[in-house]
Amino acid sequence: MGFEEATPIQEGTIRLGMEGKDIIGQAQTGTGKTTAFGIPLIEKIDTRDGNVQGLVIAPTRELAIQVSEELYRLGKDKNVRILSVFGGQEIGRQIRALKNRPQIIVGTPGRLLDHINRRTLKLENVNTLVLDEADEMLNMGFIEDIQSIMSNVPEARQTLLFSATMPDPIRRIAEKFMKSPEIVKIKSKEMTVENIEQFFVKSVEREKFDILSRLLNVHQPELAIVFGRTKRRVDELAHALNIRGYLAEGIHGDLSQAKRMSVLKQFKANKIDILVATDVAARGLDISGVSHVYNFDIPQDPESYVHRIGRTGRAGKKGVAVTFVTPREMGYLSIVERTTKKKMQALVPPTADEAVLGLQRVAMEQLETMTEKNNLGSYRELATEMLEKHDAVDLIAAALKTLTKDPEDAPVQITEERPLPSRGGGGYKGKGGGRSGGGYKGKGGGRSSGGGYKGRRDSGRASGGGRPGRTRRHES
Ligand SMILES: Nc1ncnc2c1ncn2[C@@H]1O[C@H](COP(=O)(O)OP(=O)(O)OP(=O)(O)O)[C@@H](O)[C@H]1O
Ligand SMILES: [Mg+2]
Repeated sequence: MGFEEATPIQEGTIRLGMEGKDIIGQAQTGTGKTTAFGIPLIEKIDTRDGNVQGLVIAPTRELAIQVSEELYRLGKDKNVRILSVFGGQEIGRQIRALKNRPQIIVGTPGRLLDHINRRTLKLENVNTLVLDEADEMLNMGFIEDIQSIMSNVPEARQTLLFSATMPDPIRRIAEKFMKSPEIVKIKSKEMTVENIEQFFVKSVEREKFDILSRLLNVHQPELAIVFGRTKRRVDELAHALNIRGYLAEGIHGDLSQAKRMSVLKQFKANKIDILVATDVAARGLDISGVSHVYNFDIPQDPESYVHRIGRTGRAGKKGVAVTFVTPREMGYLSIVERTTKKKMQALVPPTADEAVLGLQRVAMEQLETMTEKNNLGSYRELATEMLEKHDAVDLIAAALKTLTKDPEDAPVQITEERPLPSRGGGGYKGKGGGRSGGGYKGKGGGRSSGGGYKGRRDSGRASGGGRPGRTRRHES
């Protein structure tokens, strides 16, 4: 797979895993935990045996697919048969695939239970059980499902639990399901990865979106993920970003599975530059090229923060994370910082002029690339003609101005989100209120953001596609 050396979590757990020990493995995001449990799991499979021997449970469909793909790569030479099963996909197709005697199943809890109940999935020969994102799987939303699934797996199994976060109360629950587990926690000063520069922006609700647009113009991310608190939020943000000329798409649990998969595929193929997501994309997803993560809404739990920003800065790469905080939510910021043991730097939002500078730089690069390509044909004759009448600097400035798209005055609609319930101190309290938490569901008053910085309407021409590796903008 091109890996040159084991990462610390791989070094710390692979041998123990092959000895058959139960393990709780905790290491920062993007440090190769999948391979850390994948190798012992694959090594134990008896390829002459057609029964299901390994079971991996993951919290989201996209993660289940990704993990099964990585296991496939690990087990390819050994010819291990791996199948992923998850909701939203036609069950008949999965039932047929289950008849092909897969040896490892990777699935989401709901669909696994469905197959168990239909007796299309038999787990009595499973000897290795893995919970990826273990703390999430043992949290309130999933615990009952996990317990039911576990009751179908033999007691004499090996259990492997991995995550970047493992709050103590959850670890204590985990230990009940395990046999004297080895706890392998990769020591680091901070819970988050050092390569991620972490910022926060203090802003009132209605100014967040304009600040986000300006940050995108200044940062020019290769690929970015914008996290929003609710599904409605994600829809509105994706729509608003498109109005402002970005190539953005939303992903959340209300979309069809086909749509979720196609959005993710487009993002991976760089056909869209910005993925707007709820926490459904927070855990485990490994997408190369994600240079920036923006928390448009500060997450409710510190753990969610760790996983969200961990979508960048993976496998040693650099990343930037920016978290928006409204004045009333500042208490959450300190809770996050206390958990991660890392202070975020205050980021002064760029002014409209600074943001335009970013766009101007993009225009300049476009002009330079075009010049270097050197296939300007008849445009050169026109240029010569124009140079006879005008100053060269004026002409280039005019060309740059035409290319610079600044649709900041395009009105957008972002419903205000109620701030998280005020919370000044206290440490981790678990997901007391269940998964929806402070998520605001009512009507927000429908105020729109934007509209602030009027009077610079460029003709908005020249979509041009931008340069590869930069956030492109399309014509709105
Ligand atoms: N030994 C290695 N050397 C280099 N790259 C590696 C190594 N092991 C894994 N990787 C790569 O690092 C990336 C991150 O791995 P992985 O997704 O397993 O991280 P993770 O620790 O599970 O992160 P998360 O907590 O976000 O789930 C993947 O692209 C993987 O292929
Ligand atoms: Mg992972």
